[in-house]
Amino acid sequence: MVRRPLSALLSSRPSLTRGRELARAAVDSTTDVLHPLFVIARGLRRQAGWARDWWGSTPKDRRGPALLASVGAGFLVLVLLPYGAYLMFAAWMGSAGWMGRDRTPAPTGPSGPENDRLTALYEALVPYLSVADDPSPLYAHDGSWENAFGDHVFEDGRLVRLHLKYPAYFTDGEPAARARVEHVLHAKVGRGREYRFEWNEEENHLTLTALPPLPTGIAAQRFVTSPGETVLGFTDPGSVQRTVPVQDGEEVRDAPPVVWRTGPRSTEPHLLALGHPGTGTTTLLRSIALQALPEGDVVVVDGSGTGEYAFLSGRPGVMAVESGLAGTLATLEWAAHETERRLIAVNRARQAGRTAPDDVRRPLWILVDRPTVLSQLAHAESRPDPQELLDIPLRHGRAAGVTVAVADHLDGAEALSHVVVAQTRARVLLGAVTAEQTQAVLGAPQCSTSAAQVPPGRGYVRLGTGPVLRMQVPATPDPFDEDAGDAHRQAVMALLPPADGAHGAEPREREAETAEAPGAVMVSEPSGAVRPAGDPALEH
Ligand SMILES: Nc1ncnc2c1ncn2[C@@H]1O[C@H](COP(=O)(O)OP(=O)(O)OP(=O)(O)O)[C@@H](O)[C@H]1O
Repeated sequence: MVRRPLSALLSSRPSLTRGRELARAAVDSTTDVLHPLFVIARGLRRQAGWARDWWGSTPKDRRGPALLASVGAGFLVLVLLPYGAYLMFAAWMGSAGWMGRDRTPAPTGPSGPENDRLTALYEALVPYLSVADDPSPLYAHDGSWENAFGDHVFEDGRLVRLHLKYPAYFTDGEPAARARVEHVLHAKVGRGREYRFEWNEEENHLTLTALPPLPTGIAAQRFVTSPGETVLGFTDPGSVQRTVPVQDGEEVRDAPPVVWRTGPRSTEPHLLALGHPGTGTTTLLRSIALQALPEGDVVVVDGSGTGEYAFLSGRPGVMAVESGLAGTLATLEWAAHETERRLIAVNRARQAGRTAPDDVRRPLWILVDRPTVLSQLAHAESRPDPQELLDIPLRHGRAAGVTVAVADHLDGAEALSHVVVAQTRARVLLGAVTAEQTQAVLGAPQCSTSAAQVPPGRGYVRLGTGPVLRMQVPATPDPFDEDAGDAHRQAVMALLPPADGAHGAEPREREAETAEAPGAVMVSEPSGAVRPAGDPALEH
């Protein structure tokens, strides 16, 4: 017979353990069932105690009449009311239940560790929110946080909301002073999350709120928008007026979109997206291209030359996907001529009292990724700067239905040309960024502190002079990128117009499809004639 080791015998006593668990469960459920009885018993005990106290504290000459009055009232109820005995019993038990209820006050105020955190936060703010000659400082090293902090909410031991007062002499109108306080709070409260700071300058109050992360599950899809509207991403509920139904993983839900309006009436007809490498600016341009294609023509310039737009080549509506300098110059020169041609056509139509011809009304999108790389190349080869060729589309594109979206790296932003910076009033900034970077790119302070780590596609957006909003760009990977999720790649492929030309009703599209190689550019002269780019007539 095989002997089992002692440790095995000791550890394998399931029946005993299970028996204990069963006994504990039985006791728990019995306690739950009998809980009302316990409460009534406790109430009866309290009633007896109360009666004893009353008997002891009432003068002897008043005990008899009071007793007589109570017994008389009880007798009347018994005799006069139907079911008087039952009613009296129910009232007695009810009063016993009421008296026996648990009166332990709910714990109020922060627990020990929470108190420590609030004290640490208060101490950290002292140097920023006090001055040496304040006779009664709100913030002092021997002071108490209870004077300065109001409402505070902890969740799982972490502060998620704090309302604090600050002295009137604190320079809350200075962004730098605010940023210092926000930085201290962010560091002390926890860097892993984003916080919104709401300054009430009139009443010298500051409210800090931890923001939940924006959902990252929304992939490229057909969004419910009107013509001329492009969904750049999704923001916090309540930050925008509207919601659109979206497929988020398995479920369909309403999400608050950041909608960018382009076209003749747009106040911010062109866009600039900046971010650190890998933060998702290329993905944003891909998402814009996919939304633009059903209604418009798209020209893509890929300065990084990584082929991340190759999947668009040869698709109806995609007029060019360029990554070389020569092709880019030809394409952008054509785009400048095309903008002029459209302007002339719109102008003539207006003068003649007609609507502009269809080919002029069809939106043209010029998407330029990393133009600074191509500018550098052009400079080295003493050729025209491609960014300068964006001058006409950027300045006059709005009236001509031409929209320009430029994406680049944040650290190369100083190489962007003046016209690109001046004419792009829709701005996107992606990645974990500092308050100074947000101010520089968006022209306004960010609405929340950035978490140390953010997923790709996360950032801020500002349309014209509107508010700065947090934003998550829909996942729109390069469908040829095998590292991207299969579902997201499929979603992108599903949005592409079929390459067989079923959709090619437009003459220009038909000609584009007959181009020899994918990405070959069809250029249209101001007269409206269309011919391939690379035609020496257009080259410098
Ligand atoms: N919104 C998003 N949702 C999910 N994944 C994203 C999102 N944006 C970007 N990504 C992923 O992050 C990676 C980098 O994205 P992308 O190429 O768009 O960044 P980038 O800013 O253009 O970087 P670089 O300029 O260095 O190429 C890719 O794998 C991409 O699939």
